[in-house]
Amino acid sequence: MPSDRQKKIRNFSIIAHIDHGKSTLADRLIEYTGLISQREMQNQMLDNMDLERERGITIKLQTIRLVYKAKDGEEYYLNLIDTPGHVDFTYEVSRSLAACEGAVLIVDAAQGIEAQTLANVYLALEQDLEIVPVINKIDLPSARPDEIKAEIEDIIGLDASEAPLISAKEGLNIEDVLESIVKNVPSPTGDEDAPLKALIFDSYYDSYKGVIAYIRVMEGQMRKGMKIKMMATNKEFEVVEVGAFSPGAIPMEYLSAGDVGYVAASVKDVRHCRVGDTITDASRPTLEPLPGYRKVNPMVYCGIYPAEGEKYEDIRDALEKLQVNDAALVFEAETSAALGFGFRCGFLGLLHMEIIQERLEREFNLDLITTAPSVIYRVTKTNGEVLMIQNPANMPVPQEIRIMEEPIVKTTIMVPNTYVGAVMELCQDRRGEMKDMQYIDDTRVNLHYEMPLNEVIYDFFDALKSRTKGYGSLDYELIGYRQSDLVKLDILINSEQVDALSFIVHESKAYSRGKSMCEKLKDEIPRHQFPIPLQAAVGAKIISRETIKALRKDVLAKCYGGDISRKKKLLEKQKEGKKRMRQVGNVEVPQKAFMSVLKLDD
Ligand SMILES: Nc1nc2c(ncn2[C@@H]2O[C@H](COP(=O)(O)OP(=O)(O)OP(=O)(O)O)[C@@H](O)[C@H]2O)c(=O)[nH]1
Repeated sequence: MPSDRQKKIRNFSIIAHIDHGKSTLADRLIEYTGLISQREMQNQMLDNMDLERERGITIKLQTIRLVYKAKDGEEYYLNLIDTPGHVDFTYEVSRSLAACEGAVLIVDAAQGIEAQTLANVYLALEQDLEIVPVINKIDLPSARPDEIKAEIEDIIGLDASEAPLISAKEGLNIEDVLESIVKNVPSPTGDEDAPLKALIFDSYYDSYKGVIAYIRVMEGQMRKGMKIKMMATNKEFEVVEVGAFSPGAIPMEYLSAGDVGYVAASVKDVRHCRVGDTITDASRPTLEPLPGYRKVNPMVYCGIYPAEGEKYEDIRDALEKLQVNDAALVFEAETSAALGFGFRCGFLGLLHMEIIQERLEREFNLDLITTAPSVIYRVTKTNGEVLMIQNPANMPVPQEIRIMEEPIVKTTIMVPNTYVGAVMELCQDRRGEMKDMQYIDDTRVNLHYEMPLNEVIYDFFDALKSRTKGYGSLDYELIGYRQSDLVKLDILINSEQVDALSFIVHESKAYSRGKSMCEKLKDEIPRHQFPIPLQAAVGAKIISRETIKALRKDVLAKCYGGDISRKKKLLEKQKEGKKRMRQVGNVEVPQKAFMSVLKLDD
């Protein structure tokens, strides 16, 4: 039973398909409960990373405490824990849900239920959360609230008869959402006098205070000054500060069972404060830690190298910091003949990879070169040895390979039926095998395909969106490995093989991929004083070739007779340019050539 104090608390997340209005609703809730005025409010408080704002998606979770005076006259503390909405981040959604008792499910009144709506609902049900449906965007002329209500009832099996009909954008009926949370989300329970048991569900690194952990206290109390122990690492720390975000950090004396907030304990080494770990009282420890999260395994790997060699340690430092609150990010040192010292990093998917790259570049000011993304292949050698290959450079020579297998995912694709043909064509092109097709209603279809992961990770999601005018939605999960005709494609520049550009592809695509990489390199590498052959090869066989013609590049030619300072400037510029080059044999390859040939979409 909840205590009187706990009766006033509601811990909830908002779940939705991407773009259905989660951040907009969060903003309206913040505004309505009067935390900040509209003018003060930077658009979309909760998505506070620059990158998120630019891409318009939520990546890292944030939490915020709202104080709401309900119609019953009581004041409630509503702890809103944000969740990301993209298919790559299912894992983080389940993390934040573990800190809640309920979830507000937003469904777009025009779009209806989509693949990620369902995926998120399943995650919430797995955690036994109470789901509170809300229908958003009723201001749109194409809104069909009654049909969407029926859809929620038919497809998810939730009673939606009393679901608030809102427009988050226009601030319509926001109070109904708050009332529905107070009424339907259960209060937290948990013995406030028991030994401390708190779940770390997120964290970040603050250069003054060290690691700041976002916690949900399950039992007992977390007090300023007390000695705490991290149960996974057995490390002990003294609590310097506890509090809640509202929206800025508000220090408090203690957090008690049922509360959501933060703790700072001068943890300088990020590895001592892992997301998913349980914090307990060092002098009166609890016996059992809380169940951690479902372990996630990275599915996509790539090499990350400093553009300037000496920045290697900086990258390690930055990756370690990002890893504190991103358990899905893994990395280890590796070396490349073309790129020098760097790291092989593992990610959940391509978006996750891009986001980490951008964060390294922007937040840590690093200049990077990344190699082609790869999934993990399973190779059985003729001598019986089994290898898991995540770096194409480590692939054995063809004569030593008995079986090559690749990861296969089960995809769920939801589309309006007018686009079924286009989507089927796309899936076939990506070596998909159709398993099942269900009509959800008269207008929408659910397609199930089994597809090689390496066909899904690159640009499948973008291709799906463009073929369905944005209406198609996607979810996928790994189902296992399957034998496949895969080959390693090598790129040779002036007869030198460039390890950073090697690729594993399906045999049927080797030719077209090799050809397009050679063509792109031809555009990117400047002419030298000698001709440069560019070749794509599978084993010893050359499958495509381009040549960059020889040219003498004389930058001073343009300024005959001219002023000396201008000449100097040009020479300086050329020197600058040289720094951004990589030496492959006697050819200088611009850094950006590595990036652009790896972009497959165009
Ligand atoms: N017409 C209309 N548009 C809305 C409404 N709510 C949100 N939008 C718009 O829908 C788009 C997506 O809204 P967001 O709040 O960013 O969506 P989200 O679900 O948070 O997306 P992620 O953070 O990427 O998961 C934005 O362009 C909003 O302006 C609404 O009630 N009516």
